[in-house]
Amino acid sequence: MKSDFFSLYSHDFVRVACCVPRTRVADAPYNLAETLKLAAAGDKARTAVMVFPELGLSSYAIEDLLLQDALLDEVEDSVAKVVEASKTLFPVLIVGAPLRLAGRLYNTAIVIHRGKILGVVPKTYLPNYREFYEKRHFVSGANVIRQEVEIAGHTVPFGTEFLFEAKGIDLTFHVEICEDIWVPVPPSSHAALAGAELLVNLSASNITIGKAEARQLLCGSQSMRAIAAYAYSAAGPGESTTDLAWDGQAAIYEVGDLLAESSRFEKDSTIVQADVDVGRIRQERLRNNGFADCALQERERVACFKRIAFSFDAPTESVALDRLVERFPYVPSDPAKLRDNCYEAYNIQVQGLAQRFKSSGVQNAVIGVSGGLDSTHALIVTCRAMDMLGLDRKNVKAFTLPGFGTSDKTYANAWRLMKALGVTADEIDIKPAAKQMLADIGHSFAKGEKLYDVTFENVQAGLRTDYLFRLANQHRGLVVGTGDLSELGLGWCTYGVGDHMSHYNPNGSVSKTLIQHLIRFVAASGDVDQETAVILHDILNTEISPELIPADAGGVIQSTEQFVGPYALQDFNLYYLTRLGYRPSKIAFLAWNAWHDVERGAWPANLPEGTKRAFALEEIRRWLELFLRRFFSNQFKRSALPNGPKISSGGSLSPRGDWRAPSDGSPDVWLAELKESVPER
Ligand SMILES: Nc1ncnc2c1ncn2[C@@H]1O[C@H](COP(=O)(O)OP(=O)(O)OC[C@H]2O[C@@H]([n+]3cccc(C(=O)O)c3)[C@H](O)[C@@H]2O)[C@@H](O)[C@H]1O
Ligand SMILES: Nc1ncnc2c1ncn2[C@@H]1O[C@H](COP(=O)(O)OP(=O)(O)OP(=O)(O)O)[C@@H](O)[C@H]1O
Ligand SMILES: NC(=O)CC[C@H](N)C(=O)O
Repeated sequence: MKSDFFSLYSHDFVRVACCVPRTRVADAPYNLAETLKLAAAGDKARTAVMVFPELGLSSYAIEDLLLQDALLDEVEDSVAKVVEASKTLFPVLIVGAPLRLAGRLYNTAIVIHRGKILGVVPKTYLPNYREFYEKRHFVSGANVIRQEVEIAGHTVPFGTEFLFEAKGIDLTFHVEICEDIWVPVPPSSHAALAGAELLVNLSASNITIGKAEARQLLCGSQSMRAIAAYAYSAAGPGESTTDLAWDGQAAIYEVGDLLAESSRFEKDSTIVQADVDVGRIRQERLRNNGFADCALQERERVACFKRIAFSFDAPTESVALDRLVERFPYVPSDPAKLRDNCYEAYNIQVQGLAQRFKSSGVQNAVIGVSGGLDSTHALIVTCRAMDMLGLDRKNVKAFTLPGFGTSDKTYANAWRLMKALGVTADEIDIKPAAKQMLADIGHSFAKGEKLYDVTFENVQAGLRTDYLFRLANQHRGLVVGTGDLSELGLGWCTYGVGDHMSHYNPNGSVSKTLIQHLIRFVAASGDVDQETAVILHDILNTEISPELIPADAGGVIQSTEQFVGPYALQDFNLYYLTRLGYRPSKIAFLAWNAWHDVERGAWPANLPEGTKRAFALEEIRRWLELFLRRFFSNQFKRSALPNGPKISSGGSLSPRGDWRAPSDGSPDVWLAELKESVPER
């Protein structure tokens, strides 16, 4: 095993903290003590980077006291003490202080690690409007006249264009100060283009009504636009309230997602911490060519950045991930978000299919209805598309096509559903044709043997498709596909002359884990009547099965999940492999965090109780291995997909869309990484 599998630092995560110490107005020793108290807590938590507020060592709102030698001497002394204390501390400490440098007063951030000052960064944009008058006291960082300065006995780099590069945990960060994020082009924008992954902001921002939201907007959008993490820490309790008030907002964002936020208006010192996925930032930047093109446009500014490299040893002990990983990447646990996603997905599907009917001039649909989840949902979407186009639902020619494995329950549900939806319903028994084909090709089943092999299965899936396409010719219709994203990921479909093919597939970008929620959403939406809703709920309670093999003597049916693995895990694997390109060990690490404890984290609404279960690492590893094998060997099926709309981020396997790959690739590199880096239990 290369590194500790269970530690976040082995998987491109970095723990970041934003601190809001309680301060006292111009009381440097007190502020130092609070700073060191928080630094000790961060050390214990094995935090890599700790961000403190702007001018935290002196406090911010002290007006002309900023120009007092007694205070400035004491602040310098405090900086020296932080540097001394840092010798035995794990984190990089970034503290704010007013410093007299090169004969001027700067509003600075001092980056300290293991007894050294790595650099001093002055604030560039000094607000001098409304309640702010920083130009009365400070000089802008744009006005740096020396690249190196003396501070607390150290000669250190001084400037605004630094990238701090932690070797050992592999993290590059940039530092800016408060107002720097409030301008149209923040210094951190160029820093990100130059390679900074974490952007930190030391702030002192007085609170007024609505301002917390403004800061969220600024930090969140900067993290999104710069494809970075943004760590923001603003001054809080103890700042002078002579004319202003201070709420101590601190927040950490990652590519637009809020990871952690302080509860504001606390009376004591607080820390918010988050484990930032730096690997995600790197992956997103690899994909987004606009990011690199923008760096080219801005090359003059980007080229100004200097790298300050320092060694940073990852902790030797295991540091557990302190971040909730959603169990279902395609199904948010937040009910409101899930509802929104279902609304979007359903409407994208309907809109996609309706447009295809319109543009092709075809007014009829042909669909095979099995009574399972996928064809049920595809049928509903088709009906809705007809409604939208003002066409009669009778234009939907729905066929149930029972074969050797069709159960009474799904057969009955297929009929109930077709009737309830008011489509043209019909039935063709495929068994005689299947028997004929099996006899023609000399299959043992035709001789009375119970040989239920792939040929036996695919003869049925193939004949169904054959019937549907010929019916489409006959009825001048389009064959509506039903296969979902998860099946395409696993290659769990019959190629070509099989359920793999259709004229248009509205389900191709919907994962199996989402489709059940979509059906629930439709059942509750008012788009269907009460009778249909009852049928839909019955279909939701059916085990997922291709029903290509007859039930055994004990009535046990062919279970898809026993064969290809739980869709819960396989959708997880699919998302992280295709959307973010993570190595198998990281996928397993995330899956273990999401799934090993049934009590941890929220579950999506409406999951049947019995389905809430945990997975041990051993199972996660086993199913991931199978996933990788199937995913690679079945690319040829994805290289030849019918059309259908992309629905979610990370939700397209179309060769014309979000996943383009060779059909003859080998999974060996991935399997070797899995074997080498994921413990067996
Ligand atoms: N790289 C490559 N490039 C081009 N062709 C390649 C290939 N690798 C294999 N092949 C060919 O493809 C064949 C395998 O593909 P294919 O004929 O599809 O057959 P196959 O993938 O072996 O079987 C389909 C599986 O999907 C399951 N299924 C079918 C239908 C519906 C559902 C459901 O639950 O929804 C599930 C079914 O139970 C069966 O296990 C190989 O025999 C080989 O001839
Ligand atoms: N008995 C059947 N009658 C009509 N069509 C069928 C039948 N069995 C399968 N099909 C067609 O083949 C497709 C794939 O079959 P499969 O049984 O795997 O999917 P499903 O039943 O729709 O959903 P699930 O995969 O959740 O069971 C179906 O979506 C359907 O279009
Ligand atoms: N300290 C600062 O730079 C504060 C200015 C900033 N616009 C704010 O209100 O938060």
